[in-house]
Amino acid sequence: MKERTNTLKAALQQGRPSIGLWCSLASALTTEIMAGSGAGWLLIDGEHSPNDLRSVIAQLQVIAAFPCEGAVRLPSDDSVLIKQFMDAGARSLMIPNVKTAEQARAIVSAMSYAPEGVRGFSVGHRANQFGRIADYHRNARANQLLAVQIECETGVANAREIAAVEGVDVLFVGPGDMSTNMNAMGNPNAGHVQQAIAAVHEAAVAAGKASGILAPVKADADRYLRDGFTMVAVGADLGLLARGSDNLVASFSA
Ligand SMILES: O=C(O)C(=O)C[C@H](O)[C@@H](O)CO
Repeated sequence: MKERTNTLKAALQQGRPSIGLWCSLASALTTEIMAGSGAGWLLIDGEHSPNDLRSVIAQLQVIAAFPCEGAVRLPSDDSVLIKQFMDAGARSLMIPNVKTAEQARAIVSAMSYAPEGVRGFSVGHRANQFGRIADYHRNARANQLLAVQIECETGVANAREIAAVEGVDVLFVGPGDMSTNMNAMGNPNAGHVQQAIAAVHEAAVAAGKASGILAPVKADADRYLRDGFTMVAVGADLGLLARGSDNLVASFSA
């Protein structure tokens, strides 16, 4: 058996944009609904959502039925979590709040087997189809994707060094944390925040890497895509369901 090609990584390496959706409901059912949307990738959020290993596995399983890459955001850069979630089949990782190149190198090391890194070895797990993918351990890095989140001014200042780290594929802006950390909570379109976001994109491009962002407002997403961001999440299950139900009920109110 061969590992399925990471089509998200292939698209980003070729400079092609890929539209994604955020999955925050920790539900295999709602994630399965989102996977059928035609999105190129889904982000299973383990930072701000009640996801755990089992709920992430269930969501990766349903996504596998679609031409869509399941990316997983871990709650931190903890190497033990990276090992556990990668063994569970999470091969496209998003790590929040990355501030330095040293931190990025440690994350890449945690994703890599020796001699390149320190990922713990297990002969069989969901990631290698329980031992059925021949040479998984030797070839695993080829299909892995690492999106590091730049979410504060320190990360912006170090963005070029972070982007240059081998193994980092995407600089992904967290607009909510970025604006909050820049004293513009709830306003990622503030001028100084937009300058910081542009600097992150420029740092990624300078290193030949991709840039990404979550932009649930269409006008913002269109602008970022025009500006050259290629890993762009354009909505979230939580927002679609909450706002959609609110607006539907309100439409019948007297
Ligand atoms: O900082 C951000 O914005 C993100 O990283 C995305 C949010 O965490 C996501 O949960 C949507 O609110």
